[in-house]
Amino acid sequence: MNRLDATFQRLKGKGEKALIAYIMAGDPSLQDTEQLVLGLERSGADVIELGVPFSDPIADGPVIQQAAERALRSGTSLRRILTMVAGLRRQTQIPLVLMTYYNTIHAYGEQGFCRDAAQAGVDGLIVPDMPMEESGPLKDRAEEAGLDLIFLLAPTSTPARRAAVAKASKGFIYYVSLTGITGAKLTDLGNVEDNVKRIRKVTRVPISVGFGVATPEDAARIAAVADGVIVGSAIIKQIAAHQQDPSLVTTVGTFVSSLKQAMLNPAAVG
Ligand SMILES: O=P(O)(O)OC[C@@H](O)[C@@H](O)c1c[nH]c2ccccc12
Repeated sequence: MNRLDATFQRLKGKGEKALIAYIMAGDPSLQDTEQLVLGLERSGADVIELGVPFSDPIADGPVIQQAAERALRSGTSLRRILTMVAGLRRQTQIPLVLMTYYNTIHAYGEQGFCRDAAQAGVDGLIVPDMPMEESGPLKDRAEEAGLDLIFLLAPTSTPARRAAVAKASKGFIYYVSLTGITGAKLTDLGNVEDNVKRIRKVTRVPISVGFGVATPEDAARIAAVADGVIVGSAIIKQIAAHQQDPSLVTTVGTFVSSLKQAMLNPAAVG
């Protein structure tokens, strides 16, 4: 069984939800990313989503855009990220999902990219700017290589789209909690709950929710309705604030364990 399926299954057996931490690879450097991934795992993250920095992102808010700028300035490239992942795989079995815009994959070559990513130890891919309708060739290459292609659904997705994504998505489904950019504020929790229920009716694939989850309280609330909770901007803000500190990893870890603790024990955060 692959690492993503195994993780969601193991957590389900314990009645727990997955905490999925999004960080930008190479922010502030790839050596830091390697240590951050290990630190995030020690602090309770169950899955790591690694952003591949890109100069023209579509859904990224300012916090993530600045992280991408720092990563590009430190000389981060897709090849170097894959080398770092291969190094991580000698130290951890935590599921790793690459979040990358399609251009980057295209420039590398779909087939070579899927092969190299899988060989390095990547488990899944999220390609936010690739419409499902156009994903056929990449999906085939990903499947051949053993990579899960994870698709997104949004509050505006139609029932037909929900059904199609539910069928196509592997590993988990990424439900975007709001229409807007990353780092926006989570407001309509009732709507998130309704939509997660609708998706659940048409699939057995785990459903993870991201966009706007910033506090332990948010994480606990989302954990009550979804299988996975994705947190990006709030973690990256901590990285930005402490990028020069020798205590970077422990500081970020403290924040991430507060998220996980709230998910495990929602009563404690009210
Ligand atoms: O930053 P937030 O609001 O915590 O949301 C997660 C999000 O950043 C991450 O999953 C992500 C980064 N870039 C994206 C582009 C599209 C969809 C999702 C993403």
